[in-house]
Amino acid sequence: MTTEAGDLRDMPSLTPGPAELADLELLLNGAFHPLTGFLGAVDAATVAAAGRLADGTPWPVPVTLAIPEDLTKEERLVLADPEGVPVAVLHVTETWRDAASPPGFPEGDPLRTSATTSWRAAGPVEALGAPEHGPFRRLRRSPREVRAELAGATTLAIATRTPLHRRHLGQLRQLAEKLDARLLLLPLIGEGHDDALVRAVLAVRRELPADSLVVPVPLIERPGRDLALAAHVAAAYGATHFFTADSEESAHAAGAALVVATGDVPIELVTPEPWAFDESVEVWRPLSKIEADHVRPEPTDAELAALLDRGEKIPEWFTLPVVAEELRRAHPPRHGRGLTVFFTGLSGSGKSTIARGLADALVERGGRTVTLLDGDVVRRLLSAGLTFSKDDRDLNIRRIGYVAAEITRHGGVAICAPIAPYAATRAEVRRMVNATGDFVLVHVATPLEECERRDRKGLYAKARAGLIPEFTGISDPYEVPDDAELTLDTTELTPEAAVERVLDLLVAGGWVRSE
Ligand SMILES: Nc1ncnc2c1ncn2[C@@H]1O[C@H](COP(=O)(O)OS(=O)(=O)O)[C@@H](OP(=O)(O)O)[C@H]1O
Ligand SMILES: Nc1ncnc2c1ncn2[C@@H]1O[C@H](COP(=O)(O)OP(=O)(O)O)[C@@H](O)[C@H]1O
Repeated sequence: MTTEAGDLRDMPSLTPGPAELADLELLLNGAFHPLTGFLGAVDAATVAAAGRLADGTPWPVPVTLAIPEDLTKEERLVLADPEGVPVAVLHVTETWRDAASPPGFPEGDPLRTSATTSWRAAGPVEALGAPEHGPFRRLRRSPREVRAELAGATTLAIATRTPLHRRHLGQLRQLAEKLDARLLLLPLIGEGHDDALVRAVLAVRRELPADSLVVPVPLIERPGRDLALAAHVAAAYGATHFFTADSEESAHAAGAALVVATGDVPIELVTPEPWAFDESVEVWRPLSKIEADHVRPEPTDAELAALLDRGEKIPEWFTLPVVAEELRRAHPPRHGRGLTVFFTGLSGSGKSTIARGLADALVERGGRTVTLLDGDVVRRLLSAGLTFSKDDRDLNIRRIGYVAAEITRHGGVAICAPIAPYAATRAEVRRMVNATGDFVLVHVATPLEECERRDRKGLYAKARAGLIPEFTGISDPYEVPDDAELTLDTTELTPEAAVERVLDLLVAGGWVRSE
């Protein structure tokens, strides 16, 4: 099954979504051993139902590839990265329709797939040896290389999506010593702030044995089965033991079968004993060695986030200063953090008027760079040529979301004011932006009757007369948000008062300093 360069020219090409590309990398480098390709209908169903492939091999999550319907008859498909560079050839053994969303990837989730299709293609993937780039690429070694370096040593792996704090370091040292194991740290990347996570994990190495290894792994989160999948991947990298979070619940979630069952390489889940900070001697140590009234409670995730939001110091007793610095870089205080304010509502509800007023008010206050992505303006430039079909509206909103996410990444304020009638697409934008900063949804909930009464552009009259097909609110749907941070009905509100309400929210949230 070797594809020559000349063959590629005639093969149809597909750029999978970001989650599928991450899966593809792990299929190609052997981290998803024993899988060698994307799953077919039967395997996907038995995995979802019973955590096993059809032949009984334990495997925790369906790894599938969405394809557009027009590619369902192909025997081979080139899988390309977002720049169009061929990464692999899929030798199609089956195309099938997925009735249900794979677990952890609800409908509308952009990480699930970029394609709006339920068609799937299954079959083995063949690497094309594409040029490799990306931050920390030198650390992203294949399981084979890492196993060679570990040379059969007892190895304790920890997979993490968040930086390791002093408690984890104590627990890891204790367990590694007890097991006489090397340490393998697997920062799980692929969901924003990756570089900060990898730096934070590299930074704690000096507190751990010198031969500890760090290998970033692009493993997309699968809620509910994340731990099980990470344990399988750790086993592929040569780990013999897997550090689970110190709660029985998570050990339980991975399933008892994991103690031995990752194909031919067994891996044992180990749960560390609880540690805490002993105030009397100012050290982290096993909880069992501390008198109850000397235990200092550690900050919860919510408390940590609140400290970062306010730009306050993360206590040094809790985490290493280098780790705190990475957390601060990834989550600057809110008044300096990138933000997207996304207005949604019917035509004529007041989105543009309020968005413009907000942009002006922020510019007058100073201290923030502001970009206004107004619906009409976007339609004339960024989305010129698009219609008002569902697909084109979705594409329009995705484009706006892409630009807003970039503005947010760079610490600016993006103000968007499209109709954005579909909840799933709004959720997609929220997710895109949240990977780089904050997102606030404002529903301008002026009722249709009032919008129609205003009919500033005469469009409602035309729509009623049947001259404009698919007009939102008249002959096309508007899905009312249930996740808006603010809802404004402008029927009885002046534009100035509406802007004030949004500003109040931004000040209360800490994104804008009060005057
Ligand atoms: N069929 C149909 N449905 C809704 N709106 C229509 C339509 N045709 C033209 N217009 C004008 O286009 C503006 C909405 O564009 P958006 O990009 O905001 O719409 S969407 O988010 O892509 O659904 C909207 O502008 P706003 O009034 O600013 O919302 C309308 O003026
Ligand atoms: N509180 C308010 N906020 C925004 N617009 C208002 C308000 N009260 C009345 N209006 C009027 O409603 C119309 C809204 O138009 P526009 O801002 O273009 O809406 P959209 O962008 O949602 O289509 C404007 O003529 C505006 O002056």
